[in-house]
Amino acid sequence: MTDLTAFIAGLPKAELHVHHVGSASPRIVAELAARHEGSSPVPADPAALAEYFEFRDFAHFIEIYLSVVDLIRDAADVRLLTYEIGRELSRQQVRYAELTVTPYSSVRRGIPAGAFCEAIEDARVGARRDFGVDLAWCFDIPGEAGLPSAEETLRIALEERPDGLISFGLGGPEIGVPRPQFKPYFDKARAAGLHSVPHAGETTGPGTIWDAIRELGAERIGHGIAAAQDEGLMSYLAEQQIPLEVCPTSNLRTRAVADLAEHPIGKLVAAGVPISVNSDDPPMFGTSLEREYAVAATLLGLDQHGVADLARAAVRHSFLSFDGKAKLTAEIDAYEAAATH
Ligand SMILES: O=c1[nH]cnc2c1ncn2[C@@H]1O[C@H](CO)[C@@H](O)[C@H]1O
Repeated sequence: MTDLTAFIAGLPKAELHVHHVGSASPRIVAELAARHEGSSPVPADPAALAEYFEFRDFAHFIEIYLSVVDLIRDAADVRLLTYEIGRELSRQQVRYAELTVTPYSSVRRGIPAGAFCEAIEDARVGARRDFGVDLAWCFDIPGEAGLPSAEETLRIALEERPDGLISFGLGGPEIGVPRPQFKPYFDKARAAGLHSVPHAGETTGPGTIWDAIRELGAERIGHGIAAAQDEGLMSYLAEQQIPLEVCPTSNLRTRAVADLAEHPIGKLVAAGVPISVNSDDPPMFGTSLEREYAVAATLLGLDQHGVADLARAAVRHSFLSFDGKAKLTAEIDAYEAAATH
């Protein structure tokens, strides 16, 4: 396993499902908490923070997530957070990441949309320059905030249209937040050339995934693990090559699955469903992309070649350009060849 861990650490990777605020490291959380001292329940001390990040269920997770969102008060916070995410991704040999960003949450808390987009763009340029990592944005609707947040997220996406923006998403709770109501917003986002990447089937059943496909035109599904409960859906995902962005430790920590041994990733792969492995909210779940690759390797019984295939799959399922995919795939191939000779 040590060899495999080292192989994973050096493997060039793409990350397709990772949330912006959910990527704030304990160091950045402490820095933000210190900047805005006395007005947040989020502890600055790393041990207390780890305890704060013990989630009773998915609803509790969202509540805690939003308390961390509250730490981000101005454009400088947004820039710092985003730039530091680039640093951490590059440390893990991530070359390309599609970061799910929720502009609505920050704009509602008083950061102007223009300043918010400028801050993430500034960080994107800086992260490429300083760390050699390419970031792209998925702007997601926070489901719990309903249709007004959909309207506002779409408006920001289309009016600001930051250079890194490539896709439109839907996050937050699924229970009580049916997907079809968001159809008009996804229609407009897609008409404007954004890819459709909603979350579905993380905390509810396969019906939500069908809705995401039929109503929202999903090209990839965030999580989508409930597909394992529906043979017809798994066949459809396999035939249509609609990938799932699987985040095993996240599912464990939000208690979407009771035990990693019960995680459906193996069943999905066996049914031919295309998947990528991702980290979701790594510090909040006490994980990293490297660790998720190791978890997937254990669950799927993968060797080095299998793990390199996971990295190639993420590239294939990404929204990188044809050339970008070819370049990163070649880098993975070369790394694998060098490691095995
Ligand atoms: O695993 C997840 N599922 C759904 N939403 C999530 C997850 N992780 C972070 N968020 C974030 O939760 C916020 C509230 O809707 C959104 O910002 C969404 O991006």
